[in-house]
Amino acid sequence: MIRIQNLRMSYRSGGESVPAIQDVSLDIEPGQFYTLLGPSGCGKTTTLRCVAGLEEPDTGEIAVGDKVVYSSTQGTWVPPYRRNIGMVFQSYAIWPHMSVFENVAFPLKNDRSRISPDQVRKRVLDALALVKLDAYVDRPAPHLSGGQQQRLALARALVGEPRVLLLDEPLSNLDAKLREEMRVELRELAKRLNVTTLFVTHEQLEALTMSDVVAVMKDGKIIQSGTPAEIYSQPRSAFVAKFIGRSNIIPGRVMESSRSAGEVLVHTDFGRVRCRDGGGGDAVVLAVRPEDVEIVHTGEPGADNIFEARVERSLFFGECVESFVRVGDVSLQLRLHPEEAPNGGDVIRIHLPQKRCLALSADS
Ligand SMILES: Nc1ncnc2c1ncn2[C@@H]1O[C@H](COP(=O)(O)OP(=O)(O)OP(=O)(O)O)[C@@H](O)[C@H]1O
Repeated sequence: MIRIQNLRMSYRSGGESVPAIQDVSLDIEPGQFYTLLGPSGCGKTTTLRCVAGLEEPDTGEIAVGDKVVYSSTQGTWVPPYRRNIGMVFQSYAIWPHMSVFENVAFPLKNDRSRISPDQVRKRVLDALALVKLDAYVDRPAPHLSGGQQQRLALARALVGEPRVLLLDEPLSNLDAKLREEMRVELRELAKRLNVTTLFVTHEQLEALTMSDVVAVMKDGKIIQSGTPAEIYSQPRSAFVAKFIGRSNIIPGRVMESSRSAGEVLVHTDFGRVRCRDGGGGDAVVLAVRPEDVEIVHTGEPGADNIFEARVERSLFFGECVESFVRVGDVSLQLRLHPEEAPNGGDVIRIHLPQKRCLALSADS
């Protein structure tokens, strides 16, 4: 439904060329909720704006549905209003001098296809009902709460029945509780309407909970894409392992490898660890999530991925405890059930389960 091929774009700034996206390609299936996730400045918004037609790329191709809307080789450029796209920005960008009804009706009244006033009214009321704002039709738009204004922006984006919805950090101005509610609402709405959605965020939790597919961007490139579960459990680089959730990242060197079995034995500063082979060379980093490190009461330290550790401190979070331990000179973080939590100063044994330890390329 959205296909981007080899897209590149640089901005001109103070006489210099600033590369914003470098060779981005992606395919979004009809009805899919697809998220671009990455740190500030990695090129998410630029990619989205290129799809909307608000920026003109340097090279590449973009198709929405079966229509090519931009192609550098064919010289194709379809203006934004002909792309049949709805867009919601971080700053809702509602019009403060208009009522709720007028805000949503605006795109239809400016539509060149000339819809009758009765049809405009019906479509506006339908769009407001979708986002549960039909009780506020005549209210001045600024007299809505933050969450309601965000839903109003969504109704305005949906009223033209777009093929594609583009969402640029639409939840980031909401408070934490409302953001959590809107995450669920937004995904459910997109799924109910079966609208193809391209969502941009730097919040890993939003990406994991809302998306069918997550594409992680870094320095203007997509470095990994997959389902939320794939991205979380099979990161292909230390960057993804750290950016999505948290990971202990420990430098090491491969001593033995049985790559056909997908296993490697990694030498680290605190001993040898059997790991899953994550596709690194000889110099690797071992990535293990805090919730995957176990406390054990049997087993010999040094064998079978078991090590002796000294607890430095434990922090209570209610539903869990985070403990910071030292194994030799290496610090590790553990996430434990409160009943399991050790005290600062305790000497414990930890187990790094082989299937949860990934040996990744050190240069990523
Ligand atoms: N108008 C502009 N002029 C010059 N450089 C720009 C302009 N807009 C963006 N950039 C640069 O392009 C790169 C990509 O920016 P972009 O806004 O796409 O990133 P982003 O991932 O959406 O970041 P954020 O999460 O902070 O919004 C950055 O280096 C940014 O500084």
